[in-house]
Amino acid sequence: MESNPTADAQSTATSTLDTTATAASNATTTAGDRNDPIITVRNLQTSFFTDKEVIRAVDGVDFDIRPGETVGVVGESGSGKSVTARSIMGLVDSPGHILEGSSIRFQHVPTLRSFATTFAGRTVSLDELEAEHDPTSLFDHPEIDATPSTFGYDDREEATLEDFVGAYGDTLEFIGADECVFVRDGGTDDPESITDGFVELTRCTGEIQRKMRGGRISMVFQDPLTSLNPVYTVGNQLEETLRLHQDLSGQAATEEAVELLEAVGIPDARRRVTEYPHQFSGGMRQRAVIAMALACDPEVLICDEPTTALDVTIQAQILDLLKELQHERDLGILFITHDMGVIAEVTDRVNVMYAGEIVETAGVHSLFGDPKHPYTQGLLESIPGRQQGERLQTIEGNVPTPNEPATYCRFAPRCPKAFGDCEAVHPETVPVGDGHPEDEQAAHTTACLLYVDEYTAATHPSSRTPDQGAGEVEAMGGSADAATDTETETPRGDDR
Ligand SMILES: Nc1ncnc2c1ncn2[C@@H]1O[C@H](COP(=O)(O)OP(=O)(O)OP(=O)(O)O)[C@@H](O)[C@H]1O
Ligand code: NI
Repeated sequence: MESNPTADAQSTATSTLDTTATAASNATTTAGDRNDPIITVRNLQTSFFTDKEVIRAVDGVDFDIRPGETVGVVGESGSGKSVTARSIMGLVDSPGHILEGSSIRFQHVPTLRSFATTFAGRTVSLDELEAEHDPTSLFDHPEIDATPSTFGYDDREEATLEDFVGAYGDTLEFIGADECVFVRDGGTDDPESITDGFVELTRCTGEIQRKMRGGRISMVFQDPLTSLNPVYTVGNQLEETLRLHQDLSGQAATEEAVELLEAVGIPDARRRVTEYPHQFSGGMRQRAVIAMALACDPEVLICDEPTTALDVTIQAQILDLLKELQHERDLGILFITHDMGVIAEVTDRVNVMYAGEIVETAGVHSLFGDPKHPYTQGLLESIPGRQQGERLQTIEGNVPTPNEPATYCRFAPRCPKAFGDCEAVHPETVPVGDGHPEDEQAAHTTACLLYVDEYTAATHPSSRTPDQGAGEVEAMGGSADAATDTETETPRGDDR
């Protein structure tokens, strides 16, 4: 692929901004660094309220996305991957709703500064709120069902105002928290001083939602025809996005459209920009969709099975393209697939989803080298070529529809390792393993009673085999080093 001078210039400009923003936020929050998440999902619950039942499609999900990293979400059909993505985009179809108690924060200082100016009426100063309200007292509010563990803490003193206004803004309307832009160290009259805060995506509506969606976060769908209109040329569609989000028009927009097509590796871009989507092959169409998604210069790209409809060679090319674009633009990518092979290829950290819940989270090396949850182990065994000389395993049965609160392990009915309590106890998320050295600080956690001490000791003393499977990552093209370092992990609280 040719390099794209505009894209390079943009990405330099973006990373300079990012560095400034991060340096500034370092001044106030000592914990902040270059690796601060740009998206923080906490206790996300998205349900569909049908006549017959309530489907808890996403049921208490936590994960982060950092700039420049690819976070995978993997699981079988019906596990809640697309609903998770659509929740972040604000595109949940009726009769679906994101429930109170859920929070999706977009943490990006340049966006906060711009929104505090454009959407002053929707901007709240966290400093001012904090001066009047002690966050710990909010646990006592009758309509807030949170405990410290809801936010991942042991002690209520650790909870911050951010935690509450993110998840319970509507309930906290009486303190003015039912808004969507929360800022620190500056306000609507002094946006340049803002150094911290977040946009709460679960409460964005109207114009601000349009500015987020397709402006700061964009999405690539499996079927390119969802994103391309057959009656306009590819160039017209790109130019329209550039006009809306980058304020470009006329010749400047046309030039940028050509450069975007070049950036995604479409040959003869100057001619192709005048063609219609049906004149593009499947692979070229998906490249055009990626160009559309990049036209607004987003911080985060969500890819929902972007290569599933493509043949293997084209799929590999698109995955390479995404990696290259990510590197140039410091994009945070959320990558959704049911294909463990693709996960091994593109992701840094992986969330394994089952029936609305994340059952295991790990760096990609730990996940493949030392999978903990029996569901993850089952998914790995169903990769062709991984189990040499053995018949290809598949997990029998299907993902159940999560239509009642999880008071048990939803995987238990299909789990080869299930024991009595699995039908009676909902497993908490617990830290496991030491993490593979190449996974940097990625924590390894799982929600399975096999790893909860009291059950392990009492019923299954031999089921904990931490090094089982280490080295298998070689088969997936990774390194075979066993996990040797003794990094401590940050335990994550369960959200229930
Ligand atoms: N509009 C809707 N109305 C009712 N239920 C829905 C709706 N959309 C999704 N669901 C339910 O939500 C659950 C999760 O669906 P989702 O599309 O997120 O699965 P997925 O993991 O993306 O699966 P796939 O791999 O097939 O794309 C399923 O049980 C599905 O039936
Ligand atoms: Ni899906």
